[in-house]
Amino acid sequence: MVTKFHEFPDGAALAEGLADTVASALEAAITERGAATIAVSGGSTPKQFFRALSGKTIDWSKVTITLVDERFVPADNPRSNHLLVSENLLQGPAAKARFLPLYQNSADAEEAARAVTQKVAALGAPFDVVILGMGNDGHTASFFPAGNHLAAALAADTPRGVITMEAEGAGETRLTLTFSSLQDARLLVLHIEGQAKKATLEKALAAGDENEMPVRAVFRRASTPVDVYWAP
Ligand SMILES: O=C1O[C@H](COP(=O)(O)O)[C@@H](O)[C@H](O)[C@H]1O
Repeated sequence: MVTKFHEFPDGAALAEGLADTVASALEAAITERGAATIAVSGGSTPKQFFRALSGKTIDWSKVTITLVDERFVPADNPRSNHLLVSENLLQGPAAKARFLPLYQNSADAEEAARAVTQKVAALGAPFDVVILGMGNDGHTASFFPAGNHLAAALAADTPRGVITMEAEGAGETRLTLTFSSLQDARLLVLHIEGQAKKATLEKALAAGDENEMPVRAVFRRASTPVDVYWAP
């Protein structure tokens, strides 16, 4: 279910508006529980938002940032979401935050998923903030249509944690938080930009199979309603 569709005139206004909302949510978590957690997405969309958020003056030393999903590549790979976050979010005031990477220097992705699942569990649950993206194929996180572990990733009874995903169009093997890890975030945002993504959103909100557009699982079954942030 979409709680609210937040529309902005352009990407810069969206980045500032979303950064204000997220900074307030993190600040509230610090006040209420002494610490805050946020899981962010990669891809081409979040760069401006990361830069806006990095400048917000909250107590970043009490914030842990992790990723919704990651490619099984080390942090110096240009396709790494960790690299994107390092260059754009872990800057300025936000450089004081703790970052938990999903990629682990393990023998293979399965071993990395097991290792990082334990580290994510240590953060506690639910996340204070989750920022999802969406591809034009209807994937969110690394829940890709026809992904080899899609059923497990989306199942409500799959435990919180990180699993691997391989799919045509995904490139490298992915590490992704499961649906159960994301769906109850205190603030659950879908951040999308452009007319094509708006059309994809409309299709995803219509009737149809969850496996064809896995983002539908979030709209239909997340216990926290989704706030959609969009700019043309
Ligand atoms: O593969 C991915 O794509 C989505 C959307 O990326 P974008 O480039 O269209 O913004 C992203 O949310 C996800 O984290 C990423 O791994």
